[in-house]
Amino acid sequence: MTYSVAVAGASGYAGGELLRLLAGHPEFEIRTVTGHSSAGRPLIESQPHLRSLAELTLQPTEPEVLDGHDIVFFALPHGASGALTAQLRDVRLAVDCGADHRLESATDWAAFYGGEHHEPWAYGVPELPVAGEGSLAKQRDRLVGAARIAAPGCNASTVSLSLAPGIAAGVIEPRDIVSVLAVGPSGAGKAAKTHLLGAELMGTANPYAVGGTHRHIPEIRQALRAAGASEEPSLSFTPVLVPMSRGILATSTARLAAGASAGEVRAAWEAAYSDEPFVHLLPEGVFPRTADALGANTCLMGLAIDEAAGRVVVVAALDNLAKGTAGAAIQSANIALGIPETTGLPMNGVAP
Ligand SMILES: NC(=O)C1=CN([C@@H]2O[C@H](COP(=O)(O)OP(=O)(O)OC[C@H]3O[C@@H](n4cnc5c(N)ncnc54)[C@H](OP(=O)(O)O)[C@@H]3O)[C@@H](O)[C@H]2O)C=CC1
Ligand SMILES: CC(=O)N[C@@H](CCC(=O)OP(=O)(O)O)C(=O)O
Repeated sequence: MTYSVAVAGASGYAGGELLRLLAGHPEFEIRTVTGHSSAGRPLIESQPHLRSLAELTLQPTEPEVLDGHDIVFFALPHGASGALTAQLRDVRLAVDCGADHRLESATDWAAFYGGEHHEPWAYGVPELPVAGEGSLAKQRDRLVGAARIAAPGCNASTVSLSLAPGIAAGVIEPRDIVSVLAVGPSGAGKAAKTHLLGAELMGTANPYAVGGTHRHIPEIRQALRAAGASEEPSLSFTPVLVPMSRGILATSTARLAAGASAGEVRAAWEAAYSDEPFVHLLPEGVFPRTADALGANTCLMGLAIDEAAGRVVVVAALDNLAKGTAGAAIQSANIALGIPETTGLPMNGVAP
């Protein structure tokens, strides 16, 4: 079967990555692309790397342009998709790469984003363990048949995937988690480029959102709660911009739960991910580099136990635009529609 697809925000980074992946998907046909300031212009002007889509022209991002497609992917700034998605009448599946439909808590939304809180949609990280639905239930189960999906924040999915297996198995404590991330500037979108010109980015590392202010903190807490945290999760989260265009390397440490053995810890992550096509626990002593996941819908992680500190250390790498956004969106859409989950999604990175 062929599904007709529209991509809203096709001139941006996330939109471009959606199109790159969708162009190779055998069951999806890209019919419509939309932009905002670039509406009316050829797509190829904003996405010169997408040669196979050179004939497409960006339409305005309006409900009447998007309605009538089987699937609409949204890659718009926060706050822009919520009002728009509410006006869709005839769309089988909508997938939002922005934050508008991620958070269940209106209080968290008000504290970290502000503006109108929209209804939460099925969260698009299929591999996350979820509590209360049988042993090793996954978020995937909630995506089957879904009509509305919220793709994750890229930093949030990296950290949530890093820690959820240990929370679900009760081998790490949900309090006093510390995560420090090296992140590439494409995560901030094309619109942020004026702040990220070479002089400010090349040859230097820039911390931002320091001190518990980053918008992905409530999203991670929500995922860890869903994984069955025995108490309210608490997390110190610090991202650092580094000069690589794409990629996230997240180092997360959590206290070892009382009585948990090294074998039980590793077994928790192995049990969670051994059958997953896109999330891999690397062999003992091996830790990922961002390049290993570049361009792939893949999250790689390495795990160690720091006995002296009494902490489990997880180092995870993914490509913010692929597994962090567009790949997760397409993977979740495959699940929702009953298409084999790996269809159209690259598994291998392009390192070095
Ligand atoms: N970049 C990343 O790694 C990730 C991004 N996301 C999310 O994906 C979404 C898109 O991000 P990204 O691609 O990086 O951002 P970009 O700035 O690269 O692209 C934004 C897109 O939205 C369009 N746009 C801008 N303003 C409006 C508006 N007021 N109404 C409708 N459309 C508008 C732009 O059109 P035009 O260019 O024509 O003006 C462009 O197509 C965001 O919600 C972001 O948080 C999620 C996870 C990771
Ligand atoms: C470098 C950079 O700024 N990265 C962004 C990642 C944005 C993202 O994952 O998407 P959402 O904005 O949709 O949550 C950040 O840290 O906020």
